[in-house]
Amino acid sequence: MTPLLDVTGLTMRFGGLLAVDGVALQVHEKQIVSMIGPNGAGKTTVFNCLTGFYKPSDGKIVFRGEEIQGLPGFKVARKGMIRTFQHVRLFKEMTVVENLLVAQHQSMNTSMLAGLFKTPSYRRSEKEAMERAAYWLERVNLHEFANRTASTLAYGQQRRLEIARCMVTQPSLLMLDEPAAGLNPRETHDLKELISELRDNHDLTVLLIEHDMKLVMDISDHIVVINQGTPLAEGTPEQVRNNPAVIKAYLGET
Ligand SMILES: Nc1ncnc2c1ncn2[C@@H]1O[C@H](COP(=O)(O)OP(=O)(O)OP(=O)(O)O)[C@@H](O)[C@H]1O
Repeated sequence: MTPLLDVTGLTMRFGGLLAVDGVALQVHEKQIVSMIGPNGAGKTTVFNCLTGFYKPSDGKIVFRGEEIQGLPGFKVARKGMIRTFQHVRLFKEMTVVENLLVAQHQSMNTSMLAGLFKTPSYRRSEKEAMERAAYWLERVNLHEFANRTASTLAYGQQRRLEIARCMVTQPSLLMLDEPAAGLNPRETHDLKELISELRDNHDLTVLLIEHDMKLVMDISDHIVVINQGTPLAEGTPEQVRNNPAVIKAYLGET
């Protein structure tokens, strides 16, 4: 089966620093794949290359059968690859529901004139955007906070809002950069349930960077380990957990 995302030879240099060196990665539809590795291994740099925030120095990124390396971020997002960031990035002064509407406006194809004259197609898009926002607020259990300013939400709720903000754009690949960072055990458990539900009930494919090894081992179908920018190992959670090189480079540290 052709993978949804197929990355080969991904390389990123910052001046003299080779941050990512020949990383390969395959993500199949409806899989949850995790990328792990010690601090500074190059995980976020891989995300930045995949999502168009960085132009990779070398390598091929094929998403849904199409080469996308070097495309700008907004074009990658429109193709259905959506990410969150290591640190929460919401429009903090907007309400919860406004955050979800803005995300959809950014990906809508309606023109400014259509908005100005409120054409029927524009009104239909607006209605659908509102319905999608309500639907995802319910799914991430934030419906009662719809009109609250985003900054007043608890940290775990802000994390869930970020995921809802991705989901309203109807992605096929959701990329989460350390989604459990700063969460308490209860919130981490809820996050795990949410990610599983997105895959099981919404046909979503997930690529995850995460340091919480319990979460990674519990949730992943496949794990890719990178160390100092280079691929170290990959396999099922069981295979990775028992790989001596991984234990030495990473798990041994925790
Ligand atoms: N924009 C940049 N300019 C220069 N160096 C960078 C840049 N971004 C990342 N790096 C360097 O690339 C290397 C990999 O960093 P990266 O953030 O990708 O690692 P990581 O595996 O995500 O780490 P962590 O788990 O700590 O988030 C590090 O040495 C980092 O300092």
